[in-house]
Amino acid sequence: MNVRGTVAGEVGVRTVSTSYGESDLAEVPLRLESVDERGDGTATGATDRLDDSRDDERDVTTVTLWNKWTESAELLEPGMELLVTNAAADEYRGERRYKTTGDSYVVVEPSFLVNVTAIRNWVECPRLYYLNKLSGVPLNYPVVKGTLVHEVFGDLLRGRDLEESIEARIEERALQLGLLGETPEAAAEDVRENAAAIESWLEQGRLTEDDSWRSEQLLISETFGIRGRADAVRRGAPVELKTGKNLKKEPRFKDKVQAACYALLLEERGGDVDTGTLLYTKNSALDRNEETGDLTPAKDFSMGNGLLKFVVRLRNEIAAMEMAGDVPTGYEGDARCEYCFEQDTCMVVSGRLDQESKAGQIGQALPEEELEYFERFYRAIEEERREVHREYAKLWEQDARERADDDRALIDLEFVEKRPLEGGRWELHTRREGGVTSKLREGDLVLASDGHPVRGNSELARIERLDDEIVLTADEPVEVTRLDVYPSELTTDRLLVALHDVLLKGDERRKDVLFGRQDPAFDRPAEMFVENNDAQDEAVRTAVGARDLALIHGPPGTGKTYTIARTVRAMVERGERVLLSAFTNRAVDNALEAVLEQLDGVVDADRIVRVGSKSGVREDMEPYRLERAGDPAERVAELQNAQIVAATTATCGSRIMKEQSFDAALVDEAAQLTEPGTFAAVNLADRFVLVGDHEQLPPVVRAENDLTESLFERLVERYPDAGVMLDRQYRMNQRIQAFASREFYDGQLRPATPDVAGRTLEDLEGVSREVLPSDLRDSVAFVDVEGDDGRYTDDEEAARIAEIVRAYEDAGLERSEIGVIAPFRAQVSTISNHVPTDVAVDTVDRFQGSSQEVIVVSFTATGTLEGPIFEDYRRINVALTRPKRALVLVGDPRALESDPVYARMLEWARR
Ligand SMILES: Nc1ncnc2c1ncn2[C@@H]1O[C@H](COP(=O)(O)OP(=O)(O)OP(=O)(O)O)[C@@H](O)[C@H]1O
Repeated sequence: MNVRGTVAGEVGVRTVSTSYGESDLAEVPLRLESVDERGDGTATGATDRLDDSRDDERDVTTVTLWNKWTESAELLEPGMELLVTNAAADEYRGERRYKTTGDSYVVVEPSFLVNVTAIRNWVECPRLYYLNKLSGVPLNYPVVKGTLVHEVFGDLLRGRDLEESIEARIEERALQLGLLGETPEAAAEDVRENAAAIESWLEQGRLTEDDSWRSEQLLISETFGIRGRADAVRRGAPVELKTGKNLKKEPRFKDKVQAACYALLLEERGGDVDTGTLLYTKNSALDRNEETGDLTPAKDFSMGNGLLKFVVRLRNEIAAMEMAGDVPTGYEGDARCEYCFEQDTCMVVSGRLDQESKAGQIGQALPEEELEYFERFYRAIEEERREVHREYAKLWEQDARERADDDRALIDLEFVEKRPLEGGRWELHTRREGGVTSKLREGDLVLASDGHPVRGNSELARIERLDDEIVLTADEPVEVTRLDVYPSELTTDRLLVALHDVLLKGDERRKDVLFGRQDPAFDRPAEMFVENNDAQDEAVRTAVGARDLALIHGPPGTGKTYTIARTVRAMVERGERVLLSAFTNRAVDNALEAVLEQLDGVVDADRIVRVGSKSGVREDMEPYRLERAGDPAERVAELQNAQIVAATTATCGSRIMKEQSFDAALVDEAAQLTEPGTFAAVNLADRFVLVGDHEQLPPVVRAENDLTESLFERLVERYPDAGVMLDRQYRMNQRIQAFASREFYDGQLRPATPDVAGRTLEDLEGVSREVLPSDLRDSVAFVDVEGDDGRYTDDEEAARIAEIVRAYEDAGLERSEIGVIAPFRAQVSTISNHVPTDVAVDTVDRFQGSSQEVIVVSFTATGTLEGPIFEDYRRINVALTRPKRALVLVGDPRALESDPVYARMLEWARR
């Protein structure tokens, strides 16, 4: 049976004498959560929860872990989750207890999914694992070559011709190769050398037997808490490719560990894996006269239980360390520092961050405040990572219906067809019922499965088209009936690298300013940049003249984008190279569009480059998008010659962008970025300008910690003189803007011109206000709806909103000019069912940065306000500042009046 629960107290480890001699045991007090009687070593079915009582009311029993599992027991702290598979039960003084058996696995924090490569790094040296996490994988030729060889391997397995595959894969990586100064010919030769061993080995297999292969496969184990992508699976057993040489008979230990992880993952899917294969691509008979040793590329080994258990214990060490937020020292394993390629880096990092390490320290530690900052943010980022892991756990903890209701999955799809693509990949078509919503968007990577994302046949796929018919591309032809959000750790990984880079590689003066040791300096030019708007003009002068940084605070509609574009032009005219960045692709494209308008004729179009994926970049910006495929020299020239490079902050953390440097970085939507998220862009430039509004949406993070405050906000408070607030808005009429101005901007926000102030619906062609019902004629209206008792939905409000939308349509407005904002996704769906599809209905988050002629807000609260409806007031600020000419608030006044801000809002709306 499988026993699972929470550690409820201190764990004692001792040695006892048994009939087999001395044995170690650990007694773990465990608050039981579930006991799965059917437990067969895997968690293929949902386990029975013992009961629904609260954590602290459940029974505590003792689970005894025997022998080597005591090593995992020593990692346990009260509060940690523990799973014991194949446990045996016995009665002791009337109490039911559990213990490990010879077939048991003990898994610490099973919902924390440890990556297979992390386990491989860890067995080499725990410190190496940590260093890799901190500094990321750099752009270097061995890494790129290794990736190419793996891709070609996958292609060969899918039946592609070798030469065709090499040519295609090298062409796809032109930009990376170009940055590394490699020619396609030289790269092809290197890949060919490695691929020859693969091909001849595959040939042998084909001659002797009918192999069943599967190329690269994403595997997740909910029992062992491991995930990874196996290079290949052959007759149910893992095959790992290594682009290196190994002349010993046996595979290297760390390679075996890696294959053993995949064996565990495959066993969970019902396999019985007794061998693993390592394929060393540099072992080839051609070298026979130079080398002695075992030259066969493929080395099989038998997958003993001892190894599998050892691997789980390693995995437990990582999970426990991550949960505790500890930093490994290298003493955990038997690392031999003197042979390690990373010894110098390791010593520098330990020295600078004042960490204990087996390799020792060199250099002086960072100042106290920087060390404190590093620790605080390291912890915060790791907390965020754990939240991502919790998202993974939901893949199996929630059932299909719950995930669909949570917008995390599209289920019950109808598989239509699979079409083979060039290179052995697949295009998969599946259908959903009209109107079903989810968080999934075109361009997203998703888990596409034939029923279950972890237990079924499932693949990572990309959404190419998302209509009622959904089109995906994937490596394998899965008969897709379900799509799940893929919780990516990429963002978290990049935050950590950005944190590392700013502190350990950052410019000293920059750090002096960031840590308050020196004030930012300015050489503001006397020149006038914007004639009709003083604040914008000052903002441009401040940005252009900033020696370190400048902050532009732009409330809604105040011309942030315009100011950014004007600043970029001024910088470019001074001969500077500029990075244009923002949190979302949409904002990057908006800013780029404005820059293009400003720069008409100032810079050649081919010196402006947009870096991003095809699905992320807006269609009209496609001509500027940097193609990654093609000829390395050409591709790299396009990037290097560009005077303006536009990319999201996430892309700024990519290996390609990290190789670039700029005179200045302009970051839009900066108030929505975490501090390390901002550094990803800012690290690439000598000076930076942050543009945003901390009275609108805060950073999007899962955990509640230091990541929720943006660098923009912190710096605005720290250096008010480095900031300029744009105070004239070009969007809302006087009546609409009044409340937001007073409540959120100290009454400083004003309409930019009399035209803006006096905007009405009647200015729009064919619109007549007279046709509207009297309660909607004012440009701000409140519609009183008692509503129903739903917590997250309100049918009555939805029905009333449908009537309101119809009234505006009757008055002559286009549907596309009307937007509806609701606080919860559930209410968004409810309203969507009532109004025509071309009316935009969404949550505030999706509306930030856009505007509409008419906005209707649904408050979805009846009687009392249990919590602030829009979570925090910044959200309501965004909602109220989207419309240009008409705003309708729909809700129950008694609920709204119970909160002072909403009460004032009500008073204003009813006036
Ligand atoms: N100095 C100016 N003179 C004339 N029009 C301007 C000026 N600045 C901005 N505008 C106009 O005001 C409108 C809003 O400007 P912009 O899109 O730059 O605002 P924003 O602050 O980026 O908006 P958001 O709050 O949605 O991010 C645009 O139509 C723009 O052309």
